[in-house]
Amino acid sequence: MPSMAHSEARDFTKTKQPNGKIVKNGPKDESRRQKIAQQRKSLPITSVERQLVEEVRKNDTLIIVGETGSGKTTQLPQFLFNAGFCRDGKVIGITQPRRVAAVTVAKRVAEECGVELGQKVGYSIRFEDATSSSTRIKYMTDGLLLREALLDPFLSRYSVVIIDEAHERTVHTDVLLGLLKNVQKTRSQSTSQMSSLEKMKASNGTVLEKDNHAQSQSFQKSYHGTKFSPLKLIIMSASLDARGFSEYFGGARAVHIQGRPYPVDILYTHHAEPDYLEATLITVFQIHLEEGPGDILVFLTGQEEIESVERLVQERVQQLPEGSRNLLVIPMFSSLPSEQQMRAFRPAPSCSRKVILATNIAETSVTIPGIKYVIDPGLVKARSYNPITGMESLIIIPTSKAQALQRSGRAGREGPGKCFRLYPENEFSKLVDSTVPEIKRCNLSNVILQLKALGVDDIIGFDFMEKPSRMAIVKSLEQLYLLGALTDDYKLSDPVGHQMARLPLDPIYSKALILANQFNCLEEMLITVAMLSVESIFYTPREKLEEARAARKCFSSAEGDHLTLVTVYRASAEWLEKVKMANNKDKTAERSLSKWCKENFINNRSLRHARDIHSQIQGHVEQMGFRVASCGDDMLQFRRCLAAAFFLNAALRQPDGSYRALASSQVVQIHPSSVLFRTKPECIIFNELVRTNHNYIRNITRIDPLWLPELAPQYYATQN
Ligand SMILES: Nc1ncnc2c1ncn2[C@@H]1O[C@H](COP(=O)(O)OP(=O)(O)OP(=O)(O)O)[C@@H](O)[C@H]1O
Repeated sequence: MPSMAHSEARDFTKTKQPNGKIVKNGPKDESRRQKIAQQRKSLPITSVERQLVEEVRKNDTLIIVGETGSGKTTQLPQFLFNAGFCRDGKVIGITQPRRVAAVTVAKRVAEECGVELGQKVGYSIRFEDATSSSTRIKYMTDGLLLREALLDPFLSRYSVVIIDEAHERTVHTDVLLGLLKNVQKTRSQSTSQMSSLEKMKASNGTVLEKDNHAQSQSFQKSYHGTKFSPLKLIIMSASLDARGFSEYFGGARAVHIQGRPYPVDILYTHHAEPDYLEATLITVFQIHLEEGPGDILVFLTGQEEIESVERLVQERVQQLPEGSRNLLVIPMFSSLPSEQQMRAFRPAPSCSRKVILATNIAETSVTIPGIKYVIDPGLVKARSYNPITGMESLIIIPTSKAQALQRSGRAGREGPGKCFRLYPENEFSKLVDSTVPEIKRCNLSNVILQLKALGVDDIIGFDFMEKPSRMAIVKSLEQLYLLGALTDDYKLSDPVGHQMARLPLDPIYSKALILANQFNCLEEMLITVAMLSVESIFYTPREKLEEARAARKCFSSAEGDHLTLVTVYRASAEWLEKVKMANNKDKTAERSLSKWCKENFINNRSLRHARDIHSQIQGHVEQMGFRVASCGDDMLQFRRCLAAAFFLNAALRQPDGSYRALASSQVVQIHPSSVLFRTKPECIIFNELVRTNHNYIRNITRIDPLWLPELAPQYYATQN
């Protein structure tokens, strides 16, 4: 064993083991099908199947709380299917806050049912649909169900909607809860009114009274002639404030499922860790060298952190004796392409241990086969919004108790597990119970745009489970109005508001694309929006700082970061084209592009993700009838378009070299990673505010201050 792990090994204290029955695995030589059947039989939820189905029959809204791994997500939809809830071609829809959960759970359930994915069981996430007309159990992201509601406001295909992991309170979940409450009411009314109309029709023969006839016709029209059955709504999680949800749904019934499949030991450090990344590394190696077989799942806060820990683990593995180097590192974060995220779900090669470095995308719902150990440093990157300044930023904060519970629940699903919390036990009790709902800490312009598109005009009166502050709503309405998405009476404008609602982007980026179409620089803006949608295009290893800086200079534009990003994208595309011309093989070209990225200190994963996003948005704008034209060498035109789009994020240099953001009067500084860090032009627009010890702005372009009143008179003619 190397001295490093010995001298720096951490001591952990152990808490009481959670109660729960221990279930033994079936015989090893059983086939996978039999093993799965055995596993399902032993899940805590299986013993209460009949009662659960009865509860759903009796209650239109039901809240289900059950331990992580007890079988809620995978089993309940199958129980309901078997009980006949999909008769007449109806669908059971289950929402997940994250794509990776929707995909992997659907795969598992299809396997359990012995059907091909996309037939009886399928999933649908943005830009990826694995369903067919025979799909009856459909997993999807909460955002996707919201988009479906735009086309089918009564969600008429669904007999049951299950909101899973409701404790996460994503902004989409909160909007869905409000909408579903309305849909439920309308569908119940339609059923009772239609049936009374039918009764009347039966007693009067075919002749209806005039008024009733008109009423019937209006129903037929607004409900597309469909007679609805009531919509069953189920809210589910392992860590839920059942009372809050029950109150919101008028005293809805809540049921608790007891027991978890396997115990998980929770271990804490004796003292607070001054450097959680170093503590993480030490714990990874401590487990690898001292604990029995089983894979490790580590929770980190973001892509950059994951990639730096990935490099450090790989370096330190090389310092281990040869027989102990069997540690495979796998990153997992949302901007990785799906097929790379799926690497985490494949078994490690025999005699190896895998260590998965994940953000909170692996925190809920997923079962990652092989995971026995969880390392939880207790931190998460969260959105924060200041309604006074109108600025949104990302900050790293301690997790809530609910999140800590979910993280530990990723172990103990296939056998007993251990969770190493990298903080002392008394810190746990200081954590908040659950995370503040996202809707209370984000810019609401996207939500409002979606609600307006769904026909909800009175946003302040909308029945949110927890209302965002009035100030946040007003600020976002004002922002949408200034972007031209709303009319003077706050209705969705035509065509701009409707076009913006169709694009799956932040409203400010959607507007940038619409403007770029008019400024003849849609090609450049598409690249910019795609590149701004991913984290860290440039990659700067600590040991090669100077080389990385020199490489970046080759792409740098004196006008700013947006043009720099366009140059990088185009250079990579040209390189790819050249290799394809010479070789004509896609695989070789891809490999060659990774080499090009490495030589130029570009993050290959981020660039690939940006290329995907680019082609997806291009599809959308072309469908909207836009022509993807380039402004050629006329970059002035492009910068003017940036100013017209991002006028709300303009800032003026102050005598001391800091900047004053014009919309919020906040003092901000240019981030050292910006190409304008040293030149500090007089007037700029920016895209991102990062709060650390300073208010840093990133992704910046130099503009002429006179453009602001010219290009955004609705704001600057009266304001500044
Ligand atoms: N892909 C998989 N591979 C192996 N076992 C799996 C897989 N998916 C689920 N399981 C098994 O099924 C059990 C139930 O999983 P399920 O996701 O339904 O639980 P849950 O109650 O919804 O948990 P959570 O609250 O964490 O989402 C797991 O504990 C695990 O034993």
